[in-house]
Parts: sequence; C-alpha cells; structure tokens
Amino acid sequence: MKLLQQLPASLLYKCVDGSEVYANEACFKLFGLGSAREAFLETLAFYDPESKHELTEDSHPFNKCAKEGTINLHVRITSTAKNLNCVVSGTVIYSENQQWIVLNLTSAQDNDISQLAFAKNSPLDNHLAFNRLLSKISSQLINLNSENLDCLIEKKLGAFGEFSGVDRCYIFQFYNDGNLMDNTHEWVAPGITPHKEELKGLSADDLPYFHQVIKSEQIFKVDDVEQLPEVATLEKQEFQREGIGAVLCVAIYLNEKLFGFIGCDIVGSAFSWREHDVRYLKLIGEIVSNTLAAMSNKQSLEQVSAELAAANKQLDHLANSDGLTGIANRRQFDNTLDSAIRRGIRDSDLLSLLFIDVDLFKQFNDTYGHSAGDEALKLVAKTLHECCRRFDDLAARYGGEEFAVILPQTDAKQAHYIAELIQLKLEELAIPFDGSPGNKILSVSIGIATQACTIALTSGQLVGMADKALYQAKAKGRNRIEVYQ
Ligand SMILES: Nc1nc2c(ncn2[C@@H]2O[C@H](COP(=O)(O)OP(=O)(O)OP(=O)(O)O)[C@@H](O)[C@H]2O)c(=O)[nH]1
Repeated sequence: MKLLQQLPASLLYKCVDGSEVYANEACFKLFGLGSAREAFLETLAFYDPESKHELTEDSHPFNKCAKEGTINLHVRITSTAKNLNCVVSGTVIYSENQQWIVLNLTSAQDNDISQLAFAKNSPLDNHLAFNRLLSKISSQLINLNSENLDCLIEKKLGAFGEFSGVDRCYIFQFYNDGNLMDNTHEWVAPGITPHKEELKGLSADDLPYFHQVIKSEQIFKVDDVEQLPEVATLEKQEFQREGIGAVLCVAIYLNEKLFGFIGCDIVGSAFSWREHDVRYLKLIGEIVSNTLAAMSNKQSLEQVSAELAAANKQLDHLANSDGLTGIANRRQFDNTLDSAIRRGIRDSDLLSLLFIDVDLFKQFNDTYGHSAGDEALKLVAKTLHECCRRFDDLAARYGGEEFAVILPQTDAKQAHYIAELIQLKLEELAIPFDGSPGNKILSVSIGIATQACTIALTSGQLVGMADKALYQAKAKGRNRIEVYQ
C-alpha cells in the first residue's frame, strides 16, 4: 500500500479481514505526531459528536464502511496525540489481492478552535455564530432558580466547549481568602477524562505561579505546557498529569470581588490561542459571573427576608405572651376576646369566659417563697393551656395570680365541664400547700360567664360577669366554681 503512504490526503486504512490499522504520513502529521506512532494507532477511538457515545462494533467507521461500501461521517477522534473533530469519508478498494477499507480524514478544525458546523465559515460567520450562542446562553441563564443552576452552567460550558472544539471547559471557585479553590463545574469532550471530583480544596501553594498570574493579570494563557518556565514546575506537573497540552483561563469577578476563573484545555497537544479565543472565553465568563451574582443576590435577599420574618414572628410572640408562664398575656387576651365576640355575633354563637384565681396565693408565697410561687403559677398556666382543647380556645394570664380562659362556641354546661377539668388536673398535680382550703394542695376558684354574642355585648361586660362569679366563688369559701346568673 505504498501508494496510500505517499498520498497527501490523511488516511487510516486496514485490511477488511485484518485488525491492524495503518496511517499514512499525512495522517500522522494531521495529529501532530512525530514518534510513538504505534501507541497512537492502538488507542484511536471514534466518537459521535452529537450523542458523545463511542462508535464501536457496527457503528465503528471501519466496520460501517466494510458493510456499506462508502461512508461519510462527522466524528471526534481521540488518541494519544491531539483530539480532532473530523469529517471521515470511507471507501473500500482492492489492492495487493486484498480488500482494504480506507478512511480519509479531513480535520473540521484544521487545528482551529471552531466546531464542525463552523469549520468552513469565515471569521465573521464564526463571530456571528458565537454571538448567537452567547445570546442563547444568556437568555437561558436569566430565568433560572438555584436548584438547576449548577446543571445549567455545566450545559452552557458544554455548548461553548463544543462550539470552540476544546477538550475540557470548567469553572473554579476561590475561597478561604483566595487561598483555596474548588473545581465546581466541568464539561469534557467525548473520550476526555473528567477531573472535577478530584480537583477540590487545591491550595495556592499547589499552583503558586498560576495563582500569581491569574490574580495579577486576570488571564492565564499557555499555548504549550512543555514550554512553561521553570517557575511553573508545579503547574507543568499538574497539567501533564491531566494530559493537558494547552490551557486558557480568565478570572471571574462576582460583585467586584474575585470569584474564581473559567478555563478550557486542549488535551494531548499544544495549541496557539488567539485573541478571539480569549475574548470569547471572557464573555462566557462574564455571563456565568452575572448569573452567579444574580443568584447570590437573590439568595441573600431571600435569606434577609426569611430572617426578618423570623424576627417579626419572635417579636410578635414576645409582644403577646407572658414572660413568666409563656401563655398569652393580657394584650393577647384583650385582642382575642374582642375578635371572639365579633365572630360570635357573625355566627350567632354563645361565648364563655372563665376567670381563675389561685386561692390564698399571698399565703403560699409567704410560706414557700416567691420563687416557689412563680413555679406554681407556671404549673397552673400549663394546666390551663392543656385544658384548652379546641383551636380557638385561649388560656391567658390576666394579671398576678389571676388567669382567664376564652371558650368560643361554648355553652354554660361545656364551660362548667372545662372548669371542673381544670380543678381535677390541679388536684392531680397536687402542689403541696398546708394552708389551702382544698385538702392541703394548691387550689383555684373559678368564675364562669356565658353569653350569646350580640352587638350589645362588650368584652368589658363579659369580663365583669366572669369576675363577679369568681368573687362569689371566693366568698363562698374558695376552691369552687360559680356561674354568673
Ligand atoms: N410568686 C408570685 N406571686 C405573685 C405573682 N403575681 C402576683 N403574686 C402574688 O399573688 C398574691 C395575690 O394575693 P391576693 O390578691 O391577696 O390574693 P390571695 O392571697 O390569692 O387570696 P385570694 O385570692 O383571696 O384567695 C400577692 O401576694 C402577689 O404578690 C407572681 O408573678 N409571682
């Protein structure tokens, strides 16, 4: 197959029945290959640029050509040398008594960062295409929410990476005063190894030259990793570890603060970055940083308003609850009673009010001390609160050792039942009190007022009635329930 070797077209070929693949000089040249040609031929892989799946078995260009006679495909070829987007046209020829499959490779990039679709276009067409891509990316990034942000940014990196024909495109975020960085988003071309997961928590000391350059010049551009100066030995080692031949990074600012950088790599070969490559990457970096800034502002706003709502709730709670017992205070009692009457008028309902006063509490305080008195009041309040079973019921501290319970939609019988329940629960609690009128345990007297809600009824009247009933309970010997008649 000497003839094929001498042809200027870039060819890959193999015998129909054989497995060994050959390449001619033009093909090695296309991939920028000097030596290590065997390894190159052994590692050649073909990918579908659309689905990103490797072409194997029947879809492999050699097999497809053997089956169909001729083929014409867009493929991405990866190897130990540089990776290329190519148009592959294949044909079967007869030579040296054998059938040969010959694939003619035409680089869609011509070592130029433009995608297949733009390969034949002029720089102006390419620029217009990039502008279209840019406006598509920015319009899609405008109306996003934080849940799909990361996924969408990676998709956009992919759109840019495919457009540019680079092998990897990524974002790094600085933190800890710029001393550490994480690879937060990444897109890789088919066949390229991703590195995002392992590139976390990288210290400025790991890549000191890179950090110094990106922070002072906002751009880090290396056409050939092999040519990096001695001062960048650590960077060179890292890039070589990742198989990077050329790298381009530009800084990203968020709210005028250095946020991180966006970058792209060419794997396996050097590449001469041009002015427009830098410009395009910068523009994509700006869109991404604007998106991240908008999202971070939105998140801080949401956080501030959530904190404000929580503070208001807390304030509301403080303004309406009693400091000692934690149940509703007089303010909340007054408001709730007014609205219960209004609702009762609207629904033509009965409304009951209990007034509860701890018996001989002065003596309790004098005997057991003021703080024991406080503890007893807390237990009484808790008991009252637990006896309020309906959503609309409210137990409140009316003042001192006097409490009230508002019972909407409750007739006198039901109210009496609740009053008895309160006394029963307090008996069960059995707070010792030698001087008590009730069996040497702390007791309460309860006055009940039940009224039909009418426009004529005021909260002051209802309170007066319950208070009168309570006075009677006290007058009749305490530890008892009296109903206002
Ligand atoms: N420990 C404590 N005592 C309180 C609190 N608020 C009011 N008191 C006391 O409750 C007592 C109420 O006493 P009085 O109004 O004379 O009534 P009483 O001793 O309960 O007698 P009767 O109501 O007639 O059964 C007073 O000594 C108040 O100091 C409080 O928050 N903590």
